[in-house]
Amino acid sequence: MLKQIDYQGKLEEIAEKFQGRKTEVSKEVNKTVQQIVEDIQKSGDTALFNYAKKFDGYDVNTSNLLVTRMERETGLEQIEEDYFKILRRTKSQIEEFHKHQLGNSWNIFKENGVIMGQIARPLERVALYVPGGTAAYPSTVIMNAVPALLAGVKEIIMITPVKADGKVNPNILAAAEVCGIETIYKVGGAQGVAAVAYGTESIPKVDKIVGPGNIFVATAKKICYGVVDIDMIAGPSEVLVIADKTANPKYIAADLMAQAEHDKLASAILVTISEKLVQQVDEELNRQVQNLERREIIESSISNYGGAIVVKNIDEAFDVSNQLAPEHLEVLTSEPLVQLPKIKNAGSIFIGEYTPEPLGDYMSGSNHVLPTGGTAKFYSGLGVYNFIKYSTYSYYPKEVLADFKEDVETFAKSEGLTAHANSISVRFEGEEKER
Ligand SMILES: NC(=O)c1ccc[n+]([C@@H]2O[C@H](COP(=O)([O-])OP(=O)(O)OC[C@H]3O[C@@H](n4cnc5c(N)ncnc54)[C@H](O)[C@@H]3O)[C@@H](O)[C@H]2O)c1
Ligand SMILES: N[C@H](CO)Cc1c[nH]c[nH+]1
Ligand SMILES: [Zn+2]
Repeated sequence: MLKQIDYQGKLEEIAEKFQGRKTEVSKEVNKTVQQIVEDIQKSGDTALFNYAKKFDGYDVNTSNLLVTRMERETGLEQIEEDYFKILRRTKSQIEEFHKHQLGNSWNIFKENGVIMGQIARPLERVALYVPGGTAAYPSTVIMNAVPALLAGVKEIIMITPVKADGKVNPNILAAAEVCGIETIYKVGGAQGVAAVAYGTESIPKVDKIVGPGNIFVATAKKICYGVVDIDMIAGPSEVLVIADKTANPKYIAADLMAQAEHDKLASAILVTISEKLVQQVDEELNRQVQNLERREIIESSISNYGGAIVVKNIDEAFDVSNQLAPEHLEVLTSEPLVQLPKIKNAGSIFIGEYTPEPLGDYMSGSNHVLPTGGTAKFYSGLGVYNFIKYSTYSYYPKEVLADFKEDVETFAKSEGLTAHANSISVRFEGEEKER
């Protein structure tokens, strides 16, 4: 299952080796999604309902788009108290971690009387995307909602796709209940993203869309960016494991498959200094996969978008990983903590053999909505900061402005902007003579 990739030490080509086929898929998807977004923009609900029927088999209309209180209560009746306990424990773990991301307002009082600062304000209305295609993700409800709630977002709406029966998975309803999210629209995919980006007759336009999804969702977010803000491109899941000879092949295989089971477009990559380990991991993959339910998806994603790279030394392993900028990076070496500073690009890092990535998917405390496709080079994972915008402010007394008068006027004139210069000089009109 695990093919070996020889990249011949050419770091720049490494992403192409893994992402080449994905890029082809993306081009096709781009066309489809562009059309969906245009249709929603032009025809609103009519297009939205047509696409929900076409892709999800759901006969949606204005009266059953929003989850009702009755639907919520019926769904919640199916949930055991033990499951609620796990959801509440998860929420508190996520809160504890994300609280550290609060507090970005500040001000300075200078001795000359100038006061300046930055005011952090929550966004007004955001949409949380919760995937619901091949699996239901109650964990994603919590990962999306907690930072938005901590930031103080006033209006939080959730969108998630439903199948022909029109029912939102009860576990998703339970996670929403634990987070106090009551507005849930039964739409998803590219059409759901476009609906909240542009607004339709039944769905309000939002300021920002956050949350992960498959390639259609991720592409729609990319296309709608600018009309709304987005958190990042959080597409099909990825894991990269850096392992030395001390790593346990059983754990590596298990962790590669954990991400591979998300999507046929998911990728799972091993980078190691040991050829023998690659073989052992492959044997483990073939053994463990027998007992897993999503075997077909796992085998497909690992064969097509996964693989193993054997490097000369551990530093080279980190170079490869930094080049690929994986969503999740596991470091399974004899000194994983010491090696932390070598990591430049990764959405979330899992250190040592008892911090398996799935712990972070659910309960470690860090967020699982993370950048994919190499975008961890410039995007961060979801956090409170995604729901906050900043306004700067300044107060200058007259005598300090007078001190800057000539410099600002000269600067403005150097840009040919005499009205800018005038805005300063007019405040001192008539005073030149007096001085
Ligand atoms: N990066 C992250 O942070 C992160 C976190 C969790 C999950 N994920 C990813 O989220 C994804 C979840 O995917 P999913 O499919 O289960 O749910 P999803 O909700 O993302 O997508 C399902 C929707 O895709 C649309 N769709 C499916 N096939 C289509 C087609 N041929 N043409 C147009 N639209 C189509 C449908 O509208 C459907 O409702 C996985 O890829 C998983 O790896 C990523
Ligand atoms: N691994 C996913 C992020 O790529 C998150 C997730 C949710 N549930 C299980 N896993
Ligand atoms: Zn996962």
